[in-house]
Amino acid sequence: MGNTKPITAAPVLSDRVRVNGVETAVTFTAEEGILRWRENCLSIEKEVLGITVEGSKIKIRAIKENDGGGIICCGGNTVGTVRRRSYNLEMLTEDSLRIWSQKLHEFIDSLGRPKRLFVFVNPYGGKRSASKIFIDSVKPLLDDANIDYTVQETKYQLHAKEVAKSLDILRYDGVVCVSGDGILVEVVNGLLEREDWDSAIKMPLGVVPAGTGNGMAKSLLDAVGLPCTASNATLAIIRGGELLGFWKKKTCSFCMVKFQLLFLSQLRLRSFVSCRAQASTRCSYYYTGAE
Ligand SMILES: Nc1ncnc2c1ncn2[C@@H]1O[C@H](COP(=O)(O)OP(=O)(O)OP(=O)(O)O)[C@@H](O)[C@H]1O
Repeated sequence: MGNTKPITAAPVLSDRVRVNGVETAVTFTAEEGILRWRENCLSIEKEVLGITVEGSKIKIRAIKENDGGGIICCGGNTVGTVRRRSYNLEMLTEDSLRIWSQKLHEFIDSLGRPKRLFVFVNPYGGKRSASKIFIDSVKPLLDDANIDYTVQETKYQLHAKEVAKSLDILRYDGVVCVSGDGILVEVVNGLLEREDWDSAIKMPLGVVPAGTGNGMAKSLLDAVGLPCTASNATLAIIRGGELLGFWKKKTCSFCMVKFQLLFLSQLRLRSFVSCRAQASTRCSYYYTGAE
């Protein structure tokens, strides 16, 4: 065959739409999950947090790099701090509104992102700024992503462990700790002390750095080349990726290795090891099982 043209994904949807008040042609390619209009393009997977329909408008809440420049194009990594951004797509007909919102929602749903989270906030961790970090950096992103969450401030030492021991895990897609490593460890200990520990421990866990050392958050974000910030950790959690997937796919082994190193290196884990004689066996079991 002679001239072979590069294959480009056919646009699934193409329409005239008012984007932030300006009428223009917009396309959405379902295979890539990319919205394009004029010189802009938005990756639903990487940049879009959530979509809501308000009247005749589809409101898209997204993030962009905080560099003062243009829109992140086609899934560029968000390095450093991020800025929230919203786009109003005003559809010109009711049919367009219905079809576009259905296709965009279908794409977001296919990403398997968490919908309901249980969030621990330790107001006494680190510089005692976890509550502010939650309000300023975590909550706005979770809200943009249309995630339901239950927040529990820890009231005393081992409170997180106690809650994790009796948490109705079927109600949540993950547990997030806005804290240092201490609360995360309490949560793991609590899950391991349950009767149903073997299923409970599969609960995806996430950590947003708000403690002193933040070893776990640093290790996980470092591994993907991102600075250890509350925003980056929250975005990873929303995307259901590295931080929320200790037991998921290939990232499991990495995370569990890190986790096991933390177990060995942190004095506070003595209680974990002593109260569960088989704790390390169980961790190894999950580590092997996840491969
Ligand atoms: N309301 C509270 N009052 C006193 N202590 C608390 C309270 N809530 C939680 N704690 C305790 O605070 C301890 C430290 O928490 P956390 O890990 O969040 O912060 P950190 O120790 O500063 O950070 P890192 O573990 O990363 O060094 C935990 O062991 C927890 O039991």
